[in-house]
Amino acid sequence: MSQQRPGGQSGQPGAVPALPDLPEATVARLPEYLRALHNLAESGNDTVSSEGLAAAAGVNSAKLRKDLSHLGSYGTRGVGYDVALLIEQIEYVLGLTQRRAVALVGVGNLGHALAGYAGFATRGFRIAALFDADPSRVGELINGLVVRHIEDLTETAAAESIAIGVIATPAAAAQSVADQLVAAGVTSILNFAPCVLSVPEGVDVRKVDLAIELQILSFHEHRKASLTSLPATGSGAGKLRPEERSDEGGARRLPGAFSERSERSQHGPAGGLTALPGGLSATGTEEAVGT
Ligand SMILES: NC(=O)c1ccc[n+]([C@@H]2O[C@H](COP(=O)([O-])OP(=O)(O)OC[C@H]3O[C@@H](n4cnc5c(N)ncnc54)[C@H](O)[C@@H]3O)[C@@H](O)[C@H]2O)c1
Repeated sequence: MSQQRPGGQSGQPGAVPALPDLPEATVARLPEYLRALHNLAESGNDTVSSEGLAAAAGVNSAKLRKDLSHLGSYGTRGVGYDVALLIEQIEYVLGLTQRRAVALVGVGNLGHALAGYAGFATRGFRIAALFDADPSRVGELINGLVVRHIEDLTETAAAESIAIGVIATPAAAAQSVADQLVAAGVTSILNFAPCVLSVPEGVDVRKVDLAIELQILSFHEHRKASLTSLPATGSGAGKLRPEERSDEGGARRLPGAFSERSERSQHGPAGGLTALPGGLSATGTEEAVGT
């Protein structure tokens, strides 16, 4: 059981000690823990159990303990985690001990909303520059920042030490904007445009697409509806009779030409294909997403 203060073992003054190469899923959960920890700190909690923090972050506690063990943080038996120290550790690993400058390109509907959002500042980011290609937008003042022409990107990126570029242009312009950001030395891009960007090695791109999130929820709605519309069997609708179960990976026979497997299906040739309308077939969610 231990919780060490970060960054204490650097050999040379100012050196950044090597960070652990964390699983991507762990990295994605760290900001959730951080948000929950800040809320706990604000409500006066000095310590928190793994169960308490897991509930506040909306994950299961075994996963949380595993994630935090990657940071060398195990809490103290019977006490839990020191909230302030864990905030410090997570902020250190996420590189949030310095405020990073962000450039936003495309100041239309979405860009205006992003430029006016106060939450970035409280979570370690400074919107340092706004760019647009439309001369009628250039010169507009938003939240204390003047919108600049995209042609000024290189010069401003250097002057403001821009670390992250946010793209909120139409998809047709996004690749060219990404190229300009990369040419200006930006190596992290958050892309809101609905398209895939091609970038050189060493440049990280994250994509945000609310429509994709809605489509995933739509799938779950569709699936729930398909389960509840199954014919009732014996004591409860939706339960499988033994003869409906398959030994080959849990395939289940549905009315007509459809068959279905559980979401966490095993992959492989031993059955489990779901027949879809139009002669398509698919296996479980995980496999379909990856292909
Ligand atoms: N990810 C999401 O969940 C989400 C949600 C809404 C919108 N979007 C996407 O965000 C983008 C912006 O949407 P919007 O509604 O704000 O559009 P918008 O048309 O209102 O704004 C786009 C802005 O980009 C500017 N622009 C165009 N080409 C440019 C270039 N080469 N360099 C700099 N600026 C340029 C335009 O002048 C305009 O001001 C679109 O791609 C849209 O599909 C994504």
